[in-house]
Formats: sequence, C-alpha cells, structure tokens
Amino acid sequence: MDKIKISAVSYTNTKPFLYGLQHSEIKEQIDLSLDMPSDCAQKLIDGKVDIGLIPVAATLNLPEWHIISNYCIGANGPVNSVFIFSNCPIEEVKTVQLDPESRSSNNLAKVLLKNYWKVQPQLVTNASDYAAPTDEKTAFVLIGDRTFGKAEQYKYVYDLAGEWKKFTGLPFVFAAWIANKPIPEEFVKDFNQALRQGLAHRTDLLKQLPHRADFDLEDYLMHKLDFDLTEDKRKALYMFLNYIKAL
Ligand SMILES: C=C(O[C@@H]1C=C(C(=O)O)C=C[C@H]1O)C(=O)O
Repeated sequence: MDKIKISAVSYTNTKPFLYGLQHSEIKEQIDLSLDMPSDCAQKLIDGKVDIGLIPVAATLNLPEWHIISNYCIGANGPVNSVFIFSNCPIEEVKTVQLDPESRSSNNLAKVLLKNYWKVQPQLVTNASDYAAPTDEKTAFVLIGDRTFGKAEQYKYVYDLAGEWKKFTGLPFVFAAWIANKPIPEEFVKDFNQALRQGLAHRTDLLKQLPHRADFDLEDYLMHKLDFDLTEDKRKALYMFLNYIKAL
C-alpha cells in the first residue's frame, strides 16, 4: 500500500501528536512532513498530501474535506501562543500586520476586530517591518513558538482564544486533522489511537523538551492547549467559518 502523506504543524503545540505517531506502528504507514500552518493548508489544497493538521480557516478553500479525528489544536480560553501585540489599546490601532505563517489566527483577528472590538484598522500582509513595527499605532498578529516569552514586551497583549471566549462564550479550534479524500477506516482508527497515546504521554514528552525560563511549557501543553475536538469546539468551528464568510 502507498504511504499516506501527512503534513503537520512544526510548532511545539503538535509535539504530543508527533510523540504518539513516532511511538506507534503507524509510523511505517505514513510519510510525514512538518510545516508552518499556512504550508500545511497549501499542501492539502494542492493535493500534495492526503491529510493535514491544517488551520480550520483553510477548509473554505477545499472542495472536499473530512475531519478524521476527535483531536485538534484548540483552547478553552487563553491559549498563550496566539496574540495581537500592540503598544496602544486596540481601539486606537490604525494598522494590523498579519502573520504569514497563519491562516486561522489572521482570520480570528479579523473576525474579532470587526464583530467584537468593532474597529476597522488597515490589515497588512507581508509588512516589511512585520513583528517589529516602528509606528506606535501599528499592531501585529503572531502565533506559535515565536510568541514564547514575548507577552512581557508589549503594553497591550490580546490572547485571541481568550478574546474569542469573551465574545462567544465558546472554546476555539485553530487546527484540525483534515483529509482531502476519504481515508480507510482502519487507518483512521489506528491514527487516532496513536494521537491518543501521544496526549497520554505529555509528561514524558515534557522531560525531553528543553526548559525555558521565559515560558511555562508544562502549563501550555497540559492546560492552555485543549486537544479534544468536543461538540462545543465543533460548534465554534462552524460559527467561525460563518463569521469569515461574512467578512
Ligand atoms: C495555538 C496555535 O494554533 C495554531 C494556529 C494556526 C493558525 O493561525 O493558522 C494554525 C495551527 C496552529 O498551530 C499556535 O500556533 O500557537
């Protein structure tokens, strides 16, 4: 049988899943690449892979998609790795730079700016001074490991999963395991078993990760991230997609 091609996120948030896949026999059946989220999405859209841990916002660009797992990258309240960083209050921000590695969080920022904060700053992709704006009134979206330790450096820090929870009362799902074609049931079963094992071994994984003085990895992997794709997260996912369509 041909190997099933998979693209997964290259950030720390995905390490519990990778631990499970690497410690299971399923690793012989898969061809795994690690990519930034925007590339996971593009590879699934272009048919270069069969399954991706992709930003949920990118499903709007897929003609066919199937959620193949009850696990995801999500949060129920603040996630501590998806932010708008700003040096002035959000109401005064004139420009928001978007993160080139993101698809979900950029859209979440747009949804919250419009519907929650009710402001209309200019949105910029590929800003030349991205993540280091010189203008006081320019803020930026930043996701993943690049945010670790940075929350102290800005006067105004907006955790987007926390803001979404205040807005909707719901948890949020950033990325889900999605296939662009039907995948054999037996494989899906073994794949989910491997993911479950990985989550169950987070304490072992944490022992292998380098300690960071500026970021609480244990709190992040055990508490801030919430990996179960619950009914509430599914509800939030479809609500989010509808908000994006209405932007
Ligand atoms: C919580 C996170 O979730 C992520 C955010 C994504 C996005 O904005 O497109 C996609 C995948 C996840 O890695 C994070 O990266 O910090």
